[in-house]
Amino acid sequence: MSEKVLELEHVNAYYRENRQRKQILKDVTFSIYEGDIVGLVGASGSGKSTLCKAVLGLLKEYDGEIRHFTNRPQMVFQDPFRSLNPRKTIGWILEEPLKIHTRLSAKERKEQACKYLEKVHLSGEFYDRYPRELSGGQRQRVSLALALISGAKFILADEPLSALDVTVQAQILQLLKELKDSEGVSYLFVSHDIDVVSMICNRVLFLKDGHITEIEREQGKDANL
Ligand SMILES: Nc1ncnc2c1ncn2[C@@H]1O[C@H](COP(=O)(O)OP(=O)(O)OP(=O)(O)O)[C@@H](O)[C@H]1O
Repeated sequence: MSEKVLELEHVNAYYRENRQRKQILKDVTFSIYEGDIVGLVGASGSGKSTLCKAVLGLLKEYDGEIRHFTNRPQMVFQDPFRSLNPRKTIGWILEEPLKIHTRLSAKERKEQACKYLEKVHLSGEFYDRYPRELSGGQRQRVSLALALISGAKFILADEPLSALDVTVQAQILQLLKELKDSEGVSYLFVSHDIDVVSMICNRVLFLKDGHITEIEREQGKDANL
């Protein structure tokens, strides 16, 4: 049996608007296990971002239990250009968590950064480049390398493919699957596109009117992944 990485139990979440309390999530209960790729699907405004904020501990008003069993999750965003510091090189960006959390020397940090670039199939030549010098798909690869080098075992991917064209989408989907196998990461994969979700996710959560319903899928069935 796989280890649990995240558990939500009876989570209700609210926003305040004109002094009124508006409930967005209603009695949301689910778990994510090691090696899971869980899709989170719902119409615009159904509460997907609110659920992500809850998981990341960014919601002010909620009740219920949210338990993490690994390091804090890392986010991969729709537009990684906004999450990668435009003034820093890719090497600097990848080494930052190592500067904060480890005592590695500059040489060792560089080796690690290059190792993680390799894991996402980018060559060492990207080390000295700036985010603006990368394509959307390459930036998404750097975001994944950054999540991994930060020690994430659970990645929250919020519409990670929607800014990419179809060919690049397929490559990033393949990479997500590969990293799940090689690095043992799990994902909560947020999307409004059920086709994309059905290509990669082994479980799908549907969010409607604040409630979650879940279906189990046979993993990678539609995509031969
Ligand atoms: N800070 C806030 N204050 C008040 N209401 C909010 C706030 N943030 C979101 N909402 C409302 O909560 C509901 C859920 O929003 P949320 O952003 O979670 O939806 P979503 O499913 O992520 O939508 P989308 O797919 O369009 O990004 C919406 O009705 C939205 O207007």
